[in-house]
Amino acid sequence: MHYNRKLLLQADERLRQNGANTLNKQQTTSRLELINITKQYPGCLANDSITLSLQPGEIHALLGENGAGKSTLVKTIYGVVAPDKGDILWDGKEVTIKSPSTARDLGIGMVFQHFSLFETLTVSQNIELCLSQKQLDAIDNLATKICQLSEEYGLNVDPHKYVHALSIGERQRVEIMRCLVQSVKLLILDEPTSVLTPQEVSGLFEVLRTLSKEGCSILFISHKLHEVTEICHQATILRGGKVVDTCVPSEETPASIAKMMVGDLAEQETQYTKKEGTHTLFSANNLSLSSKQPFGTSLKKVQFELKAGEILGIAGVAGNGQDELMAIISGEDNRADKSSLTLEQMEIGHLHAGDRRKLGMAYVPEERLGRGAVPDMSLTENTLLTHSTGFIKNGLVQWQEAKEYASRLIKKYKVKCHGEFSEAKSLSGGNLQKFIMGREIGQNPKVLICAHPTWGVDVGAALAIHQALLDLRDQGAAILLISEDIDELFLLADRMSAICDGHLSPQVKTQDTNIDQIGQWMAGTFIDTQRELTQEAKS
Ligand SMILES: Nc1ncnc2c1ncn2[C@@H]1O[C@H](COP(=O)(O)OP(=O)(O)OP(=O)(O)O)[C@@H](O)[C@H]1O
Repeated sequence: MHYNRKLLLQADERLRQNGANTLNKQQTTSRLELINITKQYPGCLANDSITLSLQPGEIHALLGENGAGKSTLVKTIYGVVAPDKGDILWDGKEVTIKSPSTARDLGIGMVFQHFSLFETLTVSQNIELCLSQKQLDAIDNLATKICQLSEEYGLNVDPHKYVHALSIGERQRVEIMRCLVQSVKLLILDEPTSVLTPQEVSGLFEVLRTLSKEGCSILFISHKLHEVTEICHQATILRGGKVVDTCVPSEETPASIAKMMVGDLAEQETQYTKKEGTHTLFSANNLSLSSKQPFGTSLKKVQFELKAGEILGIAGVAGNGQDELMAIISGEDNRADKSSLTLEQMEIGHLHAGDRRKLGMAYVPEERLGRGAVPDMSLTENTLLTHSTGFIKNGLVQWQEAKEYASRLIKKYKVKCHGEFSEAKSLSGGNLQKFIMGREIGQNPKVLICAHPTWGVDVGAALAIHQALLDLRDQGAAILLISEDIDELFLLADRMSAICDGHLSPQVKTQDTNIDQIGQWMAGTFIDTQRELTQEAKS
């Protein structure tokens, strides 16, 4: 198992008993004060005179739709972005935060939306890299310290594992650990829960509450508003780079906060009709394959069918074989037996990703920068990369068509950017996700495989992506959603299953199951039953 389930459930219970998110405000000096912070990018005023203060021990949410300026603001606090104007006061004194190392010296830690870990180093080596000599001297043995903190906070981080072998969820826990090791006074979290399971989120909240009680301030960016109402003492809402509202989240509802952020869109109905698929379009047949990664998860006899006109959801704790399954289905890894995957009864296990795309498959990988899009390429060029047939004629690239396609996506999904020629890396995380989802859905694939379809996407845009997925399903496509967001899976999927240690559970109609059962399957309770059935069949 990749997390200590029992510990996290206990933490969850303690959390419930702890009750309301109230802050004991006895301090007078703010931990952090931002006064009129302004940041202009070419053609975009990302932060427009933002004023905000944060007390010791306060958990403060920074909210706003995609592109509102949240990441820019927190990067300013962490010394990654230099503001054009404005003052920063730290414990009442004016400071200039020139770099992340200045920020860390002050006691500011940050967990980014896009992680900043070196893949070829171990967890412990990565953490060591961001510690000053003074901090290192104070620690006897870093690996032991990581294990202690891991146990204490229920994070389950193994100091000896290589980062390239970790799933996104595990990498995020390493980032949090990196801050914990540094004993921070302000912890900034840019969408910390988007890839965690409910149990892991409870564990994380327990960590945050403990840190808050110890006087650590927390600045928390999230699009999951029920979490904000649950844990945050204060919230600041940004729109178009400006502060448009502030509130005490416990006195609000997710709907009322969403309204402050995006207007009436957020009040749309979020119950979707479940459908039953017709004929099998895609299947995985007894698919077993060892992982290419030294610490990866091998797939064990994975069996499922994906029908035309249905969405199949696969839930699971990060690191249980999701990456391996995605790679094998997409063709990024084509070591599988020819017959272990079929598309419209054609054997495709041996085909490369490009060939599978030509047959009508599309993918949205978990990692948007690097896998889903090339950071230094424009949106138009990124469109060209996965559009395998449309934009090449007589051996020539049809740039005008590619540009128009990119432009249509920008409009349809309200992608905030400076146009079709913006580099992928200049987009905010949620905007890039909207673009990638749109690019793949827009190809009208027969089979769409996607991981975390709305990771980092704001409420309004998530509704648009949901609708686009449902429309694609209703046109007869087969969709596989692999996600750690159980709520979203229950909302969208017509059938559900779970993956644990490379085993895939049975698939059931969503109406015939519930979060408890899927939670148990995520913990692997179905594996023994499957083994017994196989034994019975053999004897
Ligand atoms: N390096 C850059 N160059 C040009 N524009 C940029 C750059 N970085 C950010 N922007 C623009 O600044 C605006 C604010 O982006 P920011 O990443 O702060 O938004 P955000 O609120 O964090 O969004 P999300 O919720 O999607 O992460 C966006 O319109 C974005 O395209």
